[in-house]
Amino acid sequence: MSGTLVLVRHGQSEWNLKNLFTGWRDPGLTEQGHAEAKSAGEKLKARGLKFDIAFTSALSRAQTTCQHILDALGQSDLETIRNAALNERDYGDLNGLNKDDARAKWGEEQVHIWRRSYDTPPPGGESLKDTGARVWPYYMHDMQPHVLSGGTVLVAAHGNSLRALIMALEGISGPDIVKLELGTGVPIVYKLNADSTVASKDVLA
Ligand SMILES: O=C(O)[C@H](O)COP(=O)(O)O
Repeated sequence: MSGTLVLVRHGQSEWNLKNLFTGWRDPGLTEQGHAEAKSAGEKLKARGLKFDIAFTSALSRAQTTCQHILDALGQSDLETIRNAALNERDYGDLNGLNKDDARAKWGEEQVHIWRRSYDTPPPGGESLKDTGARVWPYYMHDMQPHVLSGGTVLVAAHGNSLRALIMALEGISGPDIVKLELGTGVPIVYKLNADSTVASKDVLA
């Protein structure tokens, strides 16, 4: 057994609440989103977890979530690395559009393919595969070494950057990744084996 990797999607954002495609846009958390992030921190505290390092994206909803978690753990000043490699997928031309309006315009099935498929990008944006092409090397080079040396690592990021990471961690196929949905502010605690495979997974819903 080696270390622990905790993945958390940010709490509810202003644009999640308004049902808008967000991508690389940078809205803040709603009141509910702040509460979800604080509650994620309390759940991790109840598990007795302490982090050695934290990673988050270049977007404020993930950074604020990360800070709430560290504050709850009494680790407000922990080294925290911000990197755009962990940003949400770029939703391209869909950024800022209402998700129901998009379904009315392009059809339920097409919009679902853009949101959940592995390799079909939304117009002008990134597919999950494209997102993985920046998330996976960043994980391998910057995050995984901390876990494999026995560390406990927090990653506060986004629905699709984390879906891409989970796909690689768990060896999920392109067809199967369509079904994976991540709740806002729900920590997923992985223990990794020394060979980097997953030893255990706990979803703190
Ligand atoms: O960027 C967004 O709109 C959301 O954070 C994630 O959207 P999705 O549920 O369509 O992947």
